Amino acid sequence: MSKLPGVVVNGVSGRMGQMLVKLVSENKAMQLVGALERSGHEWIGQDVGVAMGGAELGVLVSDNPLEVMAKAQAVIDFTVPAATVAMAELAAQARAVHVIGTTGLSDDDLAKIKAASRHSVVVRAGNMSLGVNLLVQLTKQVAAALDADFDIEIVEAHHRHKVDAPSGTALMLGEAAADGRGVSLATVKDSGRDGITGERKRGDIGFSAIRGGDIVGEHDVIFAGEGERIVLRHMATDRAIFARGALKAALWGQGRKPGEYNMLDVLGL
Ligand SMILES: NC(=O)C1=CN([C@@H]2O[C@H](COP(=O)(O)OP(=O)(O)OC[C@H]3O[C@@H](n4cnc5c(N)ncnc54)[C@H](OP(=O)(O)O)[C@@H]3O)[C@@H](O)[C@H]2O)C=CC1
Ligand SMILES: O=C(O)C1=N[C@H](C(=O)O)C[C@H](O)C1
Repeated sequence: MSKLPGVVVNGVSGRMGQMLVKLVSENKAMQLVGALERSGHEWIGQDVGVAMGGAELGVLVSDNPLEVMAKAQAVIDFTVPAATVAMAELAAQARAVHVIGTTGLSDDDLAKIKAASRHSVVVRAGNMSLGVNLLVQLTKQVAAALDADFDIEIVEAHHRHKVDAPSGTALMLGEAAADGRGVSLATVKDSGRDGITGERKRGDIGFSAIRGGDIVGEHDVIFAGEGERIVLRHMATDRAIFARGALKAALWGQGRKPGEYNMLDVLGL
């Protein structure tokens, strides 16, 4: 009988971390072999299932990634940029698939992750849900079909604890829209309007962010023309959609050639 892939979850006490521990431990195609948190966290040394308020899962929360990664075929990482960059190196050393959901990564962070992906499979996406990845493709298609008479605006809403803006998903959608138009997002991105901004520049792609309450994640891509408006919308109501995508990516990456992949690759979209 072949051994199931061993999966480590990084940042287990987080909103996504807890959802991931639950789904990995319930999944018959993989086994939970490690639970990581930052040094000094009150969960360190406790059984992760008990720390989450449920039954024992037989895995202790650790702050020693080097030791834990020795048992891993995959690590699922929805944490913070510094932790994800540090994990990229360790996953590369362990030749483990690194599934990255963390957003707010800088260009420098992305360069380090790219370097690590010379030795390991990295699957990274600002949103791992099937619905959003489908929306990415639709956005590209609509943007390619319309010219700049249609202004593209991306509006996103998230819970009050979110620390980065625009969201990773909004940026994915912006990239897709820019791609559809045959331009680079960096040259047309307009985020953070405030004060006397002047008129909207033709061809720009605008971003707006709402933060409040417990909103899981909502994204609208608006194509606003003269006399008509097209709105593509995704609404997440359950974080399980992101976690399910991450588990799929962890399995999909097994035995694949080292390199950087995204959820369009995993989902075959
Ligand atoms: N790609 C996608 O589909 C999705 C991406 N996300 C992204 O995932 C990330 C996490 O989101 P969310 O779960 O809501 O955030 P949380 O703040 O709830 O969780 C982050 C966790 O990471 C922990 N952490 C911090 N430093 C380290 C470290 N050095 N080692 C291990 N763990 C560490 C935090 O611990 P502590 O709080 O104690 O510091 C916390 O438990 C965000 O960037 C978010 O945008 C979220 C949902 C979907
Ligand atoms: O922080 C979150 O919660 C989410 N982050 C991701 C993002 O930045 O787009 C994905 C999802 O929208 C939830």
